Amino acid sequence: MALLVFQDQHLLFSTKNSILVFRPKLSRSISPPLSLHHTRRNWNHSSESSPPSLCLRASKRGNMNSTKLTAEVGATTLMEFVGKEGEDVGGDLTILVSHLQYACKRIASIVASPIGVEISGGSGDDVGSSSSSAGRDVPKPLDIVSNDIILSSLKKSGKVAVMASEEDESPVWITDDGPFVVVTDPLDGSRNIDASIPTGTIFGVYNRLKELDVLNVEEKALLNSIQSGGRLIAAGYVLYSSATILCISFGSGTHAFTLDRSTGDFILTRPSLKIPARGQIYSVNDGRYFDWPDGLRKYIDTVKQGKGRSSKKYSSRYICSLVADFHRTLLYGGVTMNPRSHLRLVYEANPLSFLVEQAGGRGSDGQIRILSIQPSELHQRLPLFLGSSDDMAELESYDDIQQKINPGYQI
Ligand SMILES: O=P(O)(O)OC[C@H]1O[C@](O)(COP(=O)(O)O)[C@@H](O)[C@@H]1O
Repeated sequence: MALLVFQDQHLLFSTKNSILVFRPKLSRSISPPLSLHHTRRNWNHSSESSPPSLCLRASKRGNMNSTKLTAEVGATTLMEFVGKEGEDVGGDLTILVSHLQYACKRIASIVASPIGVEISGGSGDDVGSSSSSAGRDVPKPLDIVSNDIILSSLKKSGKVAVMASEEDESPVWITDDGPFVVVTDPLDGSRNIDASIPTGTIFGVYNRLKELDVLNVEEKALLNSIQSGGRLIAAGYVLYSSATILCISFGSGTHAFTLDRSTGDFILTRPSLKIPARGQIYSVNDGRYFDWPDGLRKYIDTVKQGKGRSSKKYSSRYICSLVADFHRTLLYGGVTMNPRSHLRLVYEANPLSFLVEQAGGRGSDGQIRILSIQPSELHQRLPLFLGSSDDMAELESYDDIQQKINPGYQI
C-alpha cells in the first residue's frame, strides 16, 4: 500500500487494485445519532459547541436512494462517496475529483472574499494577479482567476491529459498519459459578480481517446475535447451562493453535496436527486420576448395563464446565472432555457444535460437531445432547454422555440 495524496483532510492510499480514502476524525464534539429528517434548524445551541452535520450515510453503489440511507453519527463526504464504500469510481477518478473539489473550494472562498480579485495566489502557481506593462501586479478578472485555479489543480492531479475551458481559445495539453479530459466553464455568471449574484463552475469529464495518441498535440487536444456529451463519464457543477453546493454524476444518478464550512468537507445532502416530472416555473430572459419565435411565445403565454397541460399558472424565475437557474430547476422542476444560440455545447450544455438526464429530466436544443450532438467546434453555441420531462415534452411540442434573431444584447 502506498500513500498517494494527502489533500484537504483526506489521505489517499493506493493498493494493488484500488484506492482507499481515509478522513482522520476531527477533534470536534460528536453529535448524537440523528434522524434522517434532522436539519440544522433542530440544533440546540446550549448542548453542542458546533452544529451537527447532516447525518446521511450512503450505502453501496446501486443503493443510493434516500430510503436506503442509514442515519448515524458523521456524514458522507464527497471523498467517501467516490471511494470503495460509495460509488467506487476508481482510483484515477477519485484523485481527479479530489483536485477538482479543492479547486472549487478555493474559488468559493475567493468569490466570497472581501479582497476578491486582489487576492494573490502566493503559491507560485500564478493565480490571482498578472503583471502590467509597468511591472506592477494588476488584478485578474475572477473568471480568469478561476480558470487558473482549476488548471493548476488539474495539472497537480497528474490525471488529466487535456483541459478545455470556456476561457481559453484552445485546449491546454497537460500530460500525455493523463487518463482524462476535462471541459469546464470555470466561473459562469461572472457578469453578475459585482452584485453578489450566485455564480458557478461547470465541468465535464471524458476518457482520453487513446486512438488519438498518434496525432500531434494540437489535433489530439481538440478532438479529445469535442467528444459528444453521450461519452461523458462524469459531470458536475458547483454553485457559489448562500451555500456552496457541488452536484455531480458519474452516470448512476445525480447527487448534491453541501460545503460544511466548519470542516471544509462537501457533505452528501441530496443523494439520487430526482427532478420532479413537472414543475410550475419557467426560467428565461423574457426581455427578449419580441425576438422570440411564435412557438416559444405561445408556450410561455399559455403556461403563465394556466392554460397548459397541467392547468396550473406558472411563475417566472430568472437569475441570469446558468448554474443557479439550473440548480433551482433541478430541485423544483419546470424548465430553464436560453432560446438564442448563446450557451456553449461543450462547457455548459453537455455537462448540465448529463446531470438533468441522470436526475430523470431532459436537455435539448429545442429539436434534438443535447447529448446526441457531435460538436463541430470547441466553442460552439446553441439554444438550450433543460428541465422536467413533462414540461420539456410540452415545450417541444410547440416546435418553433429556437430564437433565430440574435441581434447582440448590451445586457
Ligand atoms: O443574456 P442572456 O441571453 O439572458 O444569457 C444569460 C446567460 O448567459 C450567461 O451569463 C453565460 O454567458 P457568458 O458565457 O457570456 O458569461 C449565463 O450564466 C446566463 O444564463
